[in-house]
Amino acid sequence: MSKSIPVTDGTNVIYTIELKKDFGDLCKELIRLKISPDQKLCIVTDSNVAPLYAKEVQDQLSAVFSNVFLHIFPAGEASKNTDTVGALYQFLIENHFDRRDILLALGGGVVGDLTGFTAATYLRGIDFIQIPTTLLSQVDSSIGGKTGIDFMQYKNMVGAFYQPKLVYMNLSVLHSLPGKQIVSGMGEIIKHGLIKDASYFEWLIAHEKEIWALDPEILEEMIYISCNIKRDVVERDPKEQGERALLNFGHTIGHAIEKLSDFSLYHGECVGLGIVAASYLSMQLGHISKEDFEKIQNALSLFELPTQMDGFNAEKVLSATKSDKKMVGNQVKFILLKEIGNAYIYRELTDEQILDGIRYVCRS
Ligand SMILES: NC(=O)c1ccc[n+]([C@@H]2O[C@H](COP(=O)([O-])OP(=O)(O)OC[C@H]3O[C@@H](n4cnc5c(N)ncnc54)[C@H](O)[C@@H]3O)[C@@H](O)[C@H]2O)c1
Ligand SMILES: O=C(O)C(=O)C[C@@H](O)[C@H](O)[C@H](O)COP(=O)(O)O
Ligand SMILES: [Zn+2]
Repeated sequence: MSKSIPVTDGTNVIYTIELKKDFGDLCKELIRLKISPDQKLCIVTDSNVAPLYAKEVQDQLSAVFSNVFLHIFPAGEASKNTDTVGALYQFLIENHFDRRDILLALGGGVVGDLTGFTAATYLRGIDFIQIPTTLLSQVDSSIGGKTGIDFMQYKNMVGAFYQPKLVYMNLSVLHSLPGKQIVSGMGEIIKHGLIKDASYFEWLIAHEKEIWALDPEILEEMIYISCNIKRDVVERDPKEQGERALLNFGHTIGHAIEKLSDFSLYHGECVGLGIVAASYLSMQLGHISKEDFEKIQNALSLFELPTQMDGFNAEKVLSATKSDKKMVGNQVKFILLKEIGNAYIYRELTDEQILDGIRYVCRS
């Protein structure tokens, strides 16, 4: 099993997404990128991933590259902040990393977003490579060059568009993921079907059992399709001037819930709740039928994503939604569905309408 997806800037390939069954081709890929044995490499990872995979990756790399460093920070969204970036800058400075040297993000979306942001800003930009190890990061966060950190608990408030030189994914690492993280990844995957590809959405429902069983062929096909959906969008609109905003379906309210949960709910779970609210509003506006709305909720439930949540005050969720960075003037930029597989940007929702959507999912 091996698949390669090129990502272009419209003309030239800027990096490839490699789907592999192990870490065995990593050095070969770095050599293909003309990274030389004397360039320093720093594997950046978190405290959960390090004991599982850091040694294997470090050993592979050390066979070819003479200076391979390892930097580990505490796992979790709470680490996606300026302190962790500062500690990484310090590590790079103390180990004399210069402009030719390279960071490798080995982990989930937190590691990828944070390492990418550090790479974008250290010495005004050094190269970095994504080695995503969660389902969510393989299908979504490692692709497209959105890097960043949270600030004052606001999601991804500080960041940069900065593209990796390579995305190398070893699909076998998904077997060590806790079930909840598979669930979280499914939030973004269902999003892909809902915004771009109705037949993919149906395929996900039809393959529920194989997905839960982590059937290697079905997993590979699913990751391949999702990567292609995301690749197509980010190629056409790398800096979110238009179409890329569709990838934010479920995030407008989802990010607000994530923040208000103090990050106790996972990103994909919050996206799932946001998808229900946005789909509810799409139904209220007469775009999707009640049957489709129920089908969306059932699909989320099939993959154990919550569709309603107790303990959230709807007004507070609205206020957090309006302080997210997706405001244009006083209007929230909302992503809604015209139909399953076809999303659009809508800026005309009133606070009352948004509250209606929030109240459907959030029960205080
Ligand atoms: N840049 C983007 O385009 C983009 C897209 C989607 C999400 N995100 C961001 O990504 C983050 C969520 O990513 P995530 O869900 O990967 O979270 P995460 O990085 O926190 O990983 C989830 C958990 O799984 C653990 N883990 C990682 N790989 C493992 C493995 N193979 N085996 C066992 N445990 C493993 C991690 O240590 C962590 O505890 C959020 O911060 C979100 O905002 C960014
Ligand atoms: O790549 C994108 O664009 C996305 O919106 C993908 C989202 O899944 C992701 O969570 C992203 O980080 C959200 O971006 P933000 O700009 O709303 O913070
Ligand atoms: Zn997301």
